[in-house]
Amino acid sequence: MNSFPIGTRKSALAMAQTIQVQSALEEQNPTMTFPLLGMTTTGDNIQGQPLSSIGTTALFTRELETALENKECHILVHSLKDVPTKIKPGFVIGAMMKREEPNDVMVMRPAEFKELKNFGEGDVVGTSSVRRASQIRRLCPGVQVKDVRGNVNTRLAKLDAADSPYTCLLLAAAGLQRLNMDDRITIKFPQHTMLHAVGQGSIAIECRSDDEETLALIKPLDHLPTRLRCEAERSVMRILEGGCSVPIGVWTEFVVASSTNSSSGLEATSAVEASSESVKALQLKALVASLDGSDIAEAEAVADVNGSIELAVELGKTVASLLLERGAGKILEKVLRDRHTTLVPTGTGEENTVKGWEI
Ligand SMILES: NCc1[nH]cc(CCC(=O)O)c1CC(=O)O
Repeated sequence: MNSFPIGTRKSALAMAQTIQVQSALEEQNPTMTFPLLGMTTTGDNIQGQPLSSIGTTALFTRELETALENKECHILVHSLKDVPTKIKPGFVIGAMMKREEPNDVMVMRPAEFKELKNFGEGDVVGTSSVRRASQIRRLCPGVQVKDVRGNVNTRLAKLDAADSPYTCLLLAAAGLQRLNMDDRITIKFPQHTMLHAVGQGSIAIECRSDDEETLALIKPLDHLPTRLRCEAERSVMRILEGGCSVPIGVWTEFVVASSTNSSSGLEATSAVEASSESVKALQLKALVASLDGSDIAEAEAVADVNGSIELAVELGKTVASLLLERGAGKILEKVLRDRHTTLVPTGTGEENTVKGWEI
């Protein structure tokens, strides 16, 4: 296996992520070559259409998995947040790469800076994510939320256009960073003010579950602290979604028990910097939001996961149960019902009036 093809989508973001994986593999395996196999997916072909009519999660992965199954390539590179929590039988996430900043950010036109606290009536926030929409409505009461579609580059062009209807966009920091567009980040939402998507900021490497050779090859790219955080996050989602993607925001970090007088008795430490002794417990916060942002269920828990993926998954289940106790089930029922009733056949010209949603 000297030539080892890597499957990916062709968008600028997907390519940037794939090249990152390719470079890491080349460095570790100097005698091998890693050609890229770029593919177009259903998700890429329906950018103008309401996501509400299709459901979201497998949109960007289905065609790629067919190529993996047929051994046209041996791994697929995805944004972890776009990978369904239930992976097709026969496939596995062989590595979750060290997570970059998982935060969401606000992007404004460079000449029109405005502080977050001044956002409200008259401002139009561009996002198609229910998770982001509901949280920004809570943070900045009075703002109007408007759908915006397409790749990161397309969205920025829509914001910058002379006749732009948007005051700002909400995007993932990691996507902009990978595209070398950090300079477009106007405001980074501080921890806890905007809970991010499950898995946001990590790159996933998917392979065939029986492909031992590939599993061994990509194992060094798996980052345990990232894996633990993201497995816990994906576990909350898996319990709540029942097969459909749901608007859920999360925040995870490693915490150490502290003898000092911090109010919670817990002190945050960076997962990346934490030494093995101090990585004692994983904290997970999550929320489930209604489509209009008026209804929100929130929960959090801490567990001593001790490097165990099973315990991280258990933590996710605990938080999911708490969310359900606090009304998440009702909110989700309504989200799914609304999604069903907003299903409009494409080509009716009504696409833009439909509240589609993404992650
Ligand atoms: N929905 C598309 C998508 N998938 C992954 C990212 C960002 C990169 C990441 O989260 O790892 C984005 C863009 C965005 O949400 O701003």
